[in-house]
Amino acid sequence: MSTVSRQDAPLLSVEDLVVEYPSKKFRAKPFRALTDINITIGQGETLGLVGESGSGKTTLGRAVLGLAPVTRGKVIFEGNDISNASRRERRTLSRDLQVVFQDPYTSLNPALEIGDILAEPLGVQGLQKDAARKRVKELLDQVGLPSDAIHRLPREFSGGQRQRVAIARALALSPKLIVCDEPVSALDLSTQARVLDLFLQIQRDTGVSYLFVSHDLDVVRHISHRVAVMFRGEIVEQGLAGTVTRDPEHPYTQRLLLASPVPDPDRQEQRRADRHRLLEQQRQQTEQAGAAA
Ligand SMILES: Nc1ncnc2c1ncn2[C@@H]1O[C@H](COP(=O)(O)OP(=O)(O)OP(=O)(O)O)[C@@H](O)[C@H]1O
Repeated sequence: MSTVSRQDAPLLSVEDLVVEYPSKKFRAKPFRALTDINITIGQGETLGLVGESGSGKTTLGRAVLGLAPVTRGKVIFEGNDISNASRRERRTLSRDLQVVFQDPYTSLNPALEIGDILAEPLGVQGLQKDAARKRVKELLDQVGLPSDAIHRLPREFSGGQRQRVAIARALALSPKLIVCDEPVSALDLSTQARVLDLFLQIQRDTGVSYLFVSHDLDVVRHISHRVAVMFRGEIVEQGLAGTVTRDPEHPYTQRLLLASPVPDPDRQEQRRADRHRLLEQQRQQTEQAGAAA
């Protein structure tokens, strides 16, 4: 892990990143999943990453986490190039760099009680039992789950509640950056709005940064400060969330804006309107709660 000396460096900076996966066929050329990626994320900032399936969003998140092979380029975190970090260095980095996956049904160990799931990262980092128990209670409170969740199993919870557990686990060691890989895609519309609101609340409270991967422009617009649009392994457009998602410059982003998984345009419009309404309601409720507190 080499140190890069730069003043006012962002929390994360990905520079000219290329990721190639080895081909499974003998002597075939490797598959290039990412080409010359450049992104930055500041402290307390959310960069939304949008693009269709297969455009490389997950690979970029995985490269930041050290889970995808870096063929060329750099992943710089707090001034250190971590693209070739050793296993030991990765363990230390895992305090600051965490992940929330898409599927709340497979990302939690079904055999462990919620208290043990949350205590696991604390134990790995050497926290004593009593301190860990106290922290687990804090985490449950932070994500809006009751303290008696400690002794319950994941199957006793809904998808949204499980995603709250996954978020609590990611928060356990007070990370500086969380890679969120489609964390609301598996949830129904109203649960999506509540979980997105939780991400925003946590960011306001802790100053954590997010790399937020989603194929849904509405979601990304709501959660992100800036947005990067991926197409076939490249970033084709990057800018402020409102600008990129409402008035995109690149033809691919314009197509993405028009595209929808719902074939009927009336239903699509209705769905957008529903989601905006729900997100707006959620935002107002949080603001009122904040003002009352
Ligand atoms: N481990 C791997 N080995 C080989 N190819 C891979 C591997 N992981 C991903 N790919 C390929 O890299 C490309 C980018 O995949 P990636 O999962 O990053 O895209 P994505 O935008 O996240 O898509 P999705 O939204 O469907 O998850 C795809 O063509 C995929 O098949």
